[in-house]
Amino acid sequence: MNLQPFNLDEDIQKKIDTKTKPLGALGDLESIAFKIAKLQNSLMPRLLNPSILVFAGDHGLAKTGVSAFPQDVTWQMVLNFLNKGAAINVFAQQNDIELKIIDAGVNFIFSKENELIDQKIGLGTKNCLEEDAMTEQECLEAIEKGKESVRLIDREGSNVVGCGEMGIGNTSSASLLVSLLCKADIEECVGRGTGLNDEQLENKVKILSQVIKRFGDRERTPVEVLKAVGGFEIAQMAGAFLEAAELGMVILVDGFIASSAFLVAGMINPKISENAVFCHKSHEKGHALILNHFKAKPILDMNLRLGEGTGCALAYPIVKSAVAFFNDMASFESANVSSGN
Ligand SMILES: Cc1cc2ncn([C@H]3O[C@H](COP(=O)(O)O)[C@@H](O)[C@H]3O)c2cc1C
Ligand SMILES: O=C(O)c1cccnc1
Repeated sequence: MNLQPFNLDEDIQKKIDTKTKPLGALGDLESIAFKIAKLQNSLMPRLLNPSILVFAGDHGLAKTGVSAFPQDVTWQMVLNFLNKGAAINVFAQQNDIELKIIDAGVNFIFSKENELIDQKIGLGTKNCLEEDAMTEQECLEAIEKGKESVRLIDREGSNVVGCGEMGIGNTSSASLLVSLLCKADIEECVGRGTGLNDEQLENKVKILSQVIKRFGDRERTPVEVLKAVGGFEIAQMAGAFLEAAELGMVILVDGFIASSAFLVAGMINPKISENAVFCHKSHEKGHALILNHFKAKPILDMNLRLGEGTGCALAYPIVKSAVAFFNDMASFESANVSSGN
């Protein structure tokens, strides 16, 4: 009889180290496999019905010229998602990932005859240059609706979830969140978003600096910061991350915007990083600060700057490979291969 005490961490590491390969030779795949096995408390972890939730919402700040595109692109892209024409549709389909499109607060009334999930909080946020983007009630409702959407896919048997977004102006919201939550200079957090030229970028920095000035130095909770400068889609993503962690799901974290929502969620419950796989490093400047906060090393670094959850869909096959080697590769013993010293 084996009376050895069960130590999951040791058993997972032993399983990785006794595969037919030099020690550590599968690099970062090994740490991803370790993380998922530990999260699922299993030596045979499973990835089931992966889903990506794309949350769309509009931003009052968009009217100040912080984006290279007009606000109408948000609703137009929602229709594009529903017609399966966007980048995320293509990559999700390619990798057998279920996609759900959610109206978190787009400034448009959609017809009901489509697969859009209606979680609308309002017709876009307020302009945070003048007042808080949301009321406290709207912010809490958005977090709760984000949680509900994860409970839905949990009921459908999914244990892996990524979040994507669409919202003209939302790199500004994300930059403000990072600046305020990580206490970083706003200039360190601002990038070109959809492709601003030098002059437009200068204007964006100027506007966002004014928003920061409006703030003063008072300490704020993560929810207070979210309410002041966030977006409905960002708040719903934050809720989705919190619930996904609560349900023990693997969380795929996308680029700058999704990571800013993850930052809010991680400041509410730091334990959620145990569930997270950071999928890619965005080209957008402020993302490095978030990755640094979580000491995260993302899977891909491909200068992507799109959002929509595209980084999650692209990195998912690598996550699958991590679980596949852990479950299916032979050990030195089972394959009769001589191990090194
Ligand atoms: C056609 C189009 C498709 C997109 N898909 C994602 N985004 C991305 O760009 C937006 C953020 O950048 P900014 O803050 O500069 O507006 C978000 O909607 C984001 O998801 C898109 C942007 C455009 C124009
Ligand atoms: O990394 C992102 O999420 C991103 C970057 C630029 C524009 N939209 C999204």
